[in-house]
Amino acid sequence: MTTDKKAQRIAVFDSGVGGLTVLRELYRQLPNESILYFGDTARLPYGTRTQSEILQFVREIILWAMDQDVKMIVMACNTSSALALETVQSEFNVPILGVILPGAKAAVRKGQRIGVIATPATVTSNAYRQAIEEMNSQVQVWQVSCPEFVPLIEENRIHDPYTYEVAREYLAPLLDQRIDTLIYGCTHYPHLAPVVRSILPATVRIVDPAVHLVKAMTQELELLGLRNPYPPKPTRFCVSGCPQQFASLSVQWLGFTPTVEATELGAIETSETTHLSLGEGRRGS
Ligand SMILES: N[C@H](CCC(=O)O)C(=O)O
Repeated sequence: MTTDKKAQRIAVFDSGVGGLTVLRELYRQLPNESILYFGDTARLPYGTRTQSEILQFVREIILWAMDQDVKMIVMACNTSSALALETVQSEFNVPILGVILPGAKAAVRKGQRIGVIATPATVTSNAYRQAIEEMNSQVQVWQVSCPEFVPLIEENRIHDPYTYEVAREYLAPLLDQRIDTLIYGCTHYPHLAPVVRSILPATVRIVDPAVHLVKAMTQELELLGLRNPYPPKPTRFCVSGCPQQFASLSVQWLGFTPTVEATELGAIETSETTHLSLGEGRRGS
């Protein structure tokens, strides 16, 4: 165990390579922090899962991450943030941050007619709509669910003509509404920036919530006195699926080939009481 809490890693997790868009921002804005990245690649996509499945996965990941000696947990995943953040924040004694609120805040500062592209689960949750409307009831919000995007990105088909076709279809209803701002409501989607940008008029502003999540993390670390003053340790990459596949897909965004560990999460039982007692058990450790 690390004795100085400030030097501990920050756990960042997603279903797959989406969280790398948050990691990229972390490297830019918080270069001193040491990161533990987890991709739940054996169980992606998350966006077509039920709330109870997401909650179970998120609890398993948090329990595992807490055993790895981390000082903060970041959901680099909109689906998890929309469906599980509030619940796990009340269950675990570790700072846990999600991506929705920082993204919604940034969009409200920029636009009046906001489009959100997201996974089916995030759209159904209405998390962005609610967050935006609570901040400013005058702002109009349109959400489009994009179930094909995550599989296309994870299959490395970003520049496939089919991906452009699908993107044009998903963005058409938002263009019809003359949106002035678009939120990437899934951390995978900034990987599609060249595609999305080529379809949207230049006047439409794009909000990448990752940028604002990392700003919120910086504030939280300051507040808790947990900024790392030491040189960072190399990022540890862990996945539940195939490490080689994750490594070869990620290199285009990371600029280096990561060493990736295969990780098995301890499955936890599904009854509510079991979850809570497991969470409580780790709290004091
Ligand atoms: N990147 C995640 C998960 C996408 C998925 O696995 O469907 C999100 O922001 O929602």
